[in-house]
Amino acid sequence: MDGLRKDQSLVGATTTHNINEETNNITHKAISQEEEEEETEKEMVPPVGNSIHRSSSRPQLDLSGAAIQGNFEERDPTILLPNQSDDISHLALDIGGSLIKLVYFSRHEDRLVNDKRKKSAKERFGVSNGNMRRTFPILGGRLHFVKFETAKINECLEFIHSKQLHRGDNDNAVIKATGGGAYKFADLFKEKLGVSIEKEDEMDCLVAGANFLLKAIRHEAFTHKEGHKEFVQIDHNDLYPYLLVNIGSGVSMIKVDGDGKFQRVSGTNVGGGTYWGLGRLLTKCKSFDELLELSQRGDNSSVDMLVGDIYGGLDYSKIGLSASTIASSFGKAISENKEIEDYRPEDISLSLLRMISYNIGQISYLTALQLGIKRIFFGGFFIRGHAYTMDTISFAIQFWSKGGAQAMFLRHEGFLGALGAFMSYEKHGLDDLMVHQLVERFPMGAPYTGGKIHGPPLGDLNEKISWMEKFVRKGIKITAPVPMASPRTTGLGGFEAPSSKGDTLRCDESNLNVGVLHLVPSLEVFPLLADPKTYEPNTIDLADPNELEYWFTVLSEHLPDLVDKAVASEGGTDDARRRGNAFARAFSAHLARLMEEPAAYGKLGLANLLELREECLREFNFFDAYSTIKHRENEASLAVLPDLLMELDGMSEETRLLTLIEGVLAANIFDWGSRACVDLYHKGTIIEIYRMSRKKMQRPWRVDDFDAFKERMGFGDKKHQRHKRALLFVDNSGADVVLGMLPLARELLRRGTEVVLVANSLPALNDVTAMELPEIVAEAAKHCDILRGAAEAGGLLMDAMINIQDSPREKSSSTPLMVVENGCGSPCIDLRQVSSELAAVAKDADLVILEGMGRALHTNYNARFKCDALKLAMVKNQRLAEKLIKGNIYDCVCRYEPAN
Ligand SMILES: Nc1ncnc2c1ncn2[C@@H]1O[C@H](COP(=O)(O)OP(=O)(O)O)[C@@H](O)[C@H]1O
Ligand SMILES: CC(C)(COP(=O)(O)O)[C@@H](O)C(=O)NCCC(=O)O
Ligand SMILES: [Mn+2]
Repeated sequence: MDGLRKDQSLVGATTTHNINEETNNITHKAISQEEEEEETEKEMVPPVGNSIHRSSSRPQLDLSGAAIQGNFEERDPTILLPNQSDDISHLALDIGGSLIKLVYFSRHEDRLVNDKRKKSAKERFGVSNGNMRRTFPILGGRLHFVKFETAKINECLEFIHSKQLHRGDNDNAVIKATGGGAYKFADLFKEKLGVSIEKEDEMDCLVAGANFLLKAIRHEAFTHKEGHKEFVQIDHNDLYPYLLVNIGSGVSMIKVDGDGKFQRVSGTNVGGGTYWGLGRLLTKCKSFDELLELSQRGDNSSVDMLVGDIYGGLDYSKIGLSASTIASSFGKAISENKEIEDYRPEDISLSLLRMISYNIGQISYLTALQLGIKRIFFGGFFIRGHAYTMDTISFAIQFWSKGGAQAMFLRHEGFLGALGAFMSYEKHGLDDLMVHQLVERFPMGAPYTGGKIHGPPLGDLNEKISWMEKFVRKGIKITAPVPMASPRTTGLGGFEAPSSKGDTLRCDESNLNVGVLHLVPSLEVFPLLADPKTYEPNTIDLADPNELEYWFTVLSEHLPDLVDKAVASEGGTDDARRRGNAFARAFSAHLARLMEEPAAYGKLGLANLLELREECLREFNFFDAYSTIKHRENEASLAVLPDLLMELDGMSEETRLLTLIEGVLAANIFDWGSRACVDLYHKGTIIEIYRMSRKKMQRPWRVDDFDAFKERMGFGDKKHQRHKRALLFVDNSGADVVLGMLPLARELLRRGTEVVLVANSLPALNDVTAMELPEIVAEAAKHCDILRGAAEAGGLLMDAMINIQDSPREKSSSTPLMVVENGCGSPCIDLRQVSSELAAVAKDADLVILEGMGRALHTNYNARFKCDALKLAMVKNQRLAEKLIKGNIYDCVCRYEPAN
């Protein structure tokens, strides 16, 4: 290969003389054993442990970011006035006949990290930090959803009191409330909490809540047919009119024509209260969930009079009724001399559920028909995410409308009114938030309070852990309500009895269907996406059960090792061990839940699973499980970087470009998220593995567009302008970034292309973070004039420069090298939700380089950009290699897609 003597070079095989003896001898195995003693090493990792970061992987990137302010200013100037934060209250209620729904807001604590990198980048790009007070109204924070039984209003009052939700920002707050209880219990609130209730119209609230959810939450609405759940992409421009059917205690049907434009067109007194009330009387059930669970084991044909009962077992096919169609709900009870005790409660519950669901479905259909509406959204807690209920309603709509109308359900089904009441606070800016500024999380804190209807979030970590411990002692499986197998339809206007009898509905002790809604106004859509509307980050859709099972197993098997790393990263103390165990159980519970119902948290892709794992770690206060490993690998790699650079500089430009790309691919092998790679690390030193990996870099790679890229870089017949600015989405710490991406960045800089290193905002596996990068760059710059000049020009060396004495400092006129955070805390990246900082630098970029499996394969492999794009990764998983590139583990991808 063009005089590159692989066998004698670092790039090749054996040069060791310059490698720091010590680093060379450290095997990864040794690292893990030494982790616990690595206190001094740890101190060198930038300080990162602030409280915000511990709880949300879409961090509050910069609440006061001027770019965002600009946008918001155009839409609603009042949001930005800092003084207005005073009259924001944090709680809204919907007090219904059966349940009290709470929606409350918690603001993030301030971010204390003094991030110099960010400041300089902001100055550069005019994303000025500004001196705005950080606490402007509602922007930046979380929305929580909690419910209580209305009969237990005292528990609700206690909850509000314990969280001081009634105080808001000042002491004489009013609380917005809707539902009948807003009238009924106003005095009680005054007496117990000293607050006034401001009543909001219930219909107004339902509509406002539904409109907000349909516009702002990506995976809110779904269809549910024959056990199959499918999320519906709502086109905001084609949302109205729709029929909103809210099935609470009673049922309201509202024709919605726009924001605040609606009419209550119908309703029925036979609703959720009827099912629960009659059901309780007839079955002696103690809770709604018990009643619902009974229904799953029921056979309604012992209670209902079926067509077959009347027609001697025959279908009445002339009018399209099968023998199993219900002719008369509870009709069998008339003809026999049986008493209530003679019927199975299970059968009664199912009969009742079907009666009421069909009836509501039918009235909804008739109403929609009368108004010429095709879409019907169902809300209210009667539905309770219960598969059979939804299937029954869907069937009724489908059957009566002959497929002309469609039933859709909402994940936040019961919270429409409460959300609407919350929206009615003025000037909080919530209604201005857009899809990409909301991130839903499923924390482990919300869930398990033991059989009660509500799940007040367990805010306290200790509480959470001890709950986990208790739970495990009890040996109960941690799951939320799980739909039973789909009922079979007869095709002739009725259902058979539910087919799966053994499968019971788990009580909703977990509240897992609805997460916490993080409001992150500083998130933006990556401006270089060719078509954000059709963009789908996930390459692998886990709707395929085989795929889900495979990744479930991979992640489960990786868990013990991850816990060890996490515990070690926190000093291996007893407390860390406890937290580690709790984390493992919590994450396993999420996985188990998702195995049973993959769409429980919205549409599920592999990226979501990987992010959930990081999120879950943070929830148990493991902020950076791989910190020691990252640090070690950075050090080892920085030690050999000068040699590598020297070798590269000895090559022709053309050879160098290839060598650089090979270098990136080879160094991507350092990935602690891949089982295969971790096994490999036990067999050699960092440098040995790096060399081995380099040696394997034979072209053609499995996906190899290198020639096209090379041509674009000026090594062809056509003349091309150099790129103005390149965004390099970097992946792992250590060799990956130091020996792979940094040399590539240097090459671009040398050619006069500005380089922005785009790195994670929060740690994920061994990925390098934006906070860690400046120090790494500074270290590398000590031995390289190009990097030094560029880093200086990019404002990265402001502090680090003080330590560099060997060369005189002159005002640098170099092409700048910068670092920005991407807004994520996951190994993957969803380009619909990136930091405002990244969005700002992207505007002048004409080259995007995505590196690593997470960013370039699991996500974004199929993403199209407005500018040139290069996707580089080594595939470190056999199954993915087979599926995605019809290749093998350790194959490489170099995918180049020019702007079109
Ligand atoms: N845990 C529960 N306790 C009581 N009712 C429940 C529960 N879960 C679901 N439901 C159903 O939800 C209905 C109440 O729905 P909801 O939307 O809260 O209406 P409302 O505002 O009238 O209370 C109940 O009548 C019952 O059918
Ligand atoms: C988590 C990862 C996406 C990180 O890869 P990277 O982006 O660092 O290349 C990758 O390690 C992965 O897909 N792991 C799957 C589990 C396994 O193969 O063991
Ligand atoms: Mn990675």
